[in-house]
Amino acid sequence: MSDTVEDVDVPYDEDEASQQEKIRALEERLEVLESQNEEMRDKLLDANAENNKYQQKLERLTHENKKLKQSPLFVATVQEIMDDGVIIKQHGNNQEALTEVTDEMRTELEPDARVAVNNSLSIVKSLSSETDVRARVMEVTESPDVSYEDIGGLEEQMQEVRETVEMPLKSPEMFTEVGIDPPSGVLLYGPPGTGKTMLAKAVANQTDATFIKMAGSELVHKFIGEGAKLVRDLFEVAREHEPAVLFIDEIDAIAATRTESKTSGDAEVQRTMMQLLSEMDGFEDRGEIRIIAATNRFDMLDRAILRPGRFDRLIEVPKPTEEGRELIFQIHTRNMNVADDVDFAELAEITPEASGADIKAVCTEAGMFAIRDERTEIRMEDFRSAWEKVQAESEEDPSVSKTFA
Ligand SMILES: Nc1ncnc2c1ncn2[C@@H]1O[C@H](COP(=O)(O)OP(=O)(O)OP(=O)(O)O)[C@@H](O)[C@H]1O
Repeated sequence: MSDTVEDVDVPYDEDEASQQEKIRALEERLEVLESQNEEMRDKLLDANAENNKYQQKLERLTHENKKLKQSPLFVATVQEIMDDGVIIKQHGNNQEALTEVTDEMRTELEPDARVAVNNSLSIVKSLSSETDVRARVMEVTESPDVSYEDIGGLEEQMQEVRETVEMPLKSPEMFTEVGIDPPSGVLLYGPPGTGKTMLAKAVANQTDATFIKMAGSELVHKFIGEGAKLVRDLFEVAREHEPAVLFIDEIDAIAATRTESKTSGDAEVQRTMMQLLSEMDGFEDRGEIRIIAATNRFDMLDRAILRPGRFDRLIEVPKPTEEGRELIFQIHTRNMNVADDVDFAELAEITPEASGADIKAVCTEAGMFAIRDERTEIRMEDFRSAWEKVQAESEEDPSVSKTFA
């Protein structure tokens, strides 16, 4: 059908009638469209209102979530999911509790799931699988790239570590023939940044052992209630990776002298330490696993961990002597483009308080001074300025001070 007015065969009045009809039809159509438009506008308004509501809810939840995450969290296991809440069992004290849970969280949970709860036992988040937790707190290196040649000025300590850790791994038969047990655990103590971790890594490298590192502070401060379990996991991982060197850094965090206070934090630390001691005591046939611990706070240690059969070999790792510092300067500049005027003996003389870590920082800073000056060769003046800078920085921020605490 054609709607055009040029249709000359159609009589005039008929033409007018059809025009009228068309207008009516269009008017009707317009009316329908208008009411549809109205309807859509209403729907849009409703949707906007709904959107606003969700936005507000989201903001509220985000805020709550942030608040919940700020306070320390405890670990618990889901026992049962019920209509009116979730029954959880707290790790550590084994107490059960019925707690409420949001609908969103409920869908994520199932019996046996591990969750983090806050002080009022509300579930804050579900924790990923154990392997993730392990991965976060344990550093497992098949073959660490530190060798004895990278360590300066610790000949005596190196010798002791070799006897107590390397020998039992490399020639266990020697100890059997002589008729003595190798030391159970070795404790390295001394100021920060003096090479304790390096020693442990180097011995693992030398014996082709896996290096497994865990920091004591991570054990007790990350997830309250998990410490003892993580210690069990740590020994399990070591057994899986034999031969292994198990390095527990900052052991003072789990083995500090007992205090009188009975806060849940203290109880947690105690449980973690007891687990460590029982792992060590029950570790008669230690196989090819050697345990090295390190601390900057020897004075704070609970003497229980130093008894025979536990950490019964103590090795002090002090700040380097002048001779040691010279060696450490040489080690850290091995791959640097050093000018002829650089005198390592003099550098060792002017850096009396420096630890190995400080010396490494000085070398890197000296390189930066040369770059800033658009030179590729590092001069004595760069090292001097770098030492001043490193010293000033540790005065500004005592937390980076390498002085023995
Ligand atoms: N004796 C040393 N010889 C060579 N480099 C050293 C020495 N001591 C420390 N360093 C440098 O400092 C860095 C930090 O040392 P390391 O981590 O072994 O110290 P640490 O005693 O374990 O410290 P912390 O107690 O803070 O854990 C090393 O990576 C290395 O570059």
